[in-house]
Amino acid sequence: MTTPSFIYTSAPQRVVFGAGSLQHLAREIDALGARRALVLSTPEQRPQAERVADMLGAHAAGVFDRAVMHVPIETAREAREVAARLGADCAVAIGGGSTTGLGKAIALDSGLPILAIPTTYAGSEMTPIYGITEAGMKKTGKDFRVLPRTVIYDPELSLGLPVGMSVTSGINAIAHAAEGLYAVDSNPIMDLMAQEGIAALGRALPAIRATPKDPAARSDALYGAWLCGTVLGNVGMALHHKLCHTLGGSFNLPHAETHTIVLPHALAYNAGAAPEAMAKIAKALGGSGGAAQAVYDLARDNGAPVALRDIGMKEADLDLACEHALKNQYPNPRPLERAAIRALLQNAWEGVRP
Ligand SMILES: NC(=O)C1=CN([C@@H]2O[C@H](COP(=O)(O)OP(=O)(O)OC[C@H]3O[C@@H](n4cnc5c(N)ncnc54)[C@H](OP(=O)(O)O)[C@@H]3O)[C@@H](O)[C@H]2O)C=CC1
Ligand SMILES: O=C(O)/C=C\C(=O)CC(=O)O
Repeated sequence: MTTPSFIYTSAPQRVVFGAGSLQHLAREIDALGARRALVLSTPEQRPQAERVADMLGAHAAGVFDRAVMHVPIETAREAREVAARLGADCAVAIGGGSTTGLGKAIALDSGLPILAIPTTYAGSEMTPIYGITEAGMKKTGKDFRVLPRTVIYDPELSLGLPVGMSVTSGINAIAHAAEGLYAVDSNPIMDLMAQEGIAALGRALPAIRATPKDPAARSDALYGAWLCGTVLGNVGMALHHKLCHTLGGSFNLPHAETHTIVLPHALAYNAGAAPEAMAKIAKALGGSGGAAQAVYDLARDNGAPVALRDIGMKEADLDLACEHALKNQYPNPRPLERAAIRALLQNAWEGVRP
């Protein structure tokens, strides 16, 4: 096989990985040249945020604990005001994609450097993509000001992530890598990361389900999330991400669960048009069958939802979801075909194995 032509851009970002690596927080804040960090979290994860603030001592400007999913503009404005009032010169986001997203909204406006400490596998910490919701509409964009400058991956912090959330969040990460493998702007480095990321999560999720506090499995999962998030940050996504964005944004479905349910069907849709990518996904998951089936089985066998009807989607809304998905053209291995996409949504709603 000859190496194809490609463009690879490496982002200026520092990753500190390993059990117990939170202990390096003060060193990492110092390395950013920052003196006063505003710590961000959801209300429920405030105790974790307070622990972080305690570790920073005089270098903590305060805790803002109002992160919620999809970053409402009102919350972003409030957080920006608090950061300015407290004289913060960096933000530390501890939590999942919702908290990282809030940090990004602050950085977009102020240029404040973000240090992210992810506790789910969503992967936002590795991307320059931001999302902000205003008047019920989520807008996403790309700006390198929002890319966290430092990421501390400490698997000990994810030991308490509930098993159900761990499985769906892990498959959310796999979705980034899977679509990366057939991206129009893919490159060999991202291909390697994608395959390794899928394999790590494919091993880790059943192990976490068996033993939720297994440190090796938690470490494997976070390693996979890092790799898959990097792929999301570097190459363009396709039909699967577009469908999930539509379903999450317009029908208020939960993010990770939606990814988990839709991915097997999006892969089945693209299977004939991207056979090499499918073979890599299936191989990374250790299966001898197809990629779509391997992802579906990973979800089902580990207790994740497999039907949109089970997470609040109404059958009557499938036509509208299909219209949204077809609104703008975007690169996808197989052309966007109305009847086939409508059938994909029906299958995902019913939860049939592709
Ligand atoms: N811009 C980008 O590149 C990306 C953005 N995203 C965005 O991120 C959001 C989804 O991120 P995701 O991580 O799935 O969702 P959340 O950040 O909302 O977290 C999901 C769940 O995990 C729980 N949780 C997180 N950390 C812990 C922990 N340490 N212990 C126990 N529970 C925990 C949260 O609980 P609690 O609410 O109690 O804190 C929450 O219920 C979406 O808005 C999505 O659009 C996702 C991927 C990439
Ligand atoms: O919607 C955003 O905040 C930006 C990207 C994603 O959520 C990626 C994804 O669908 O996982």
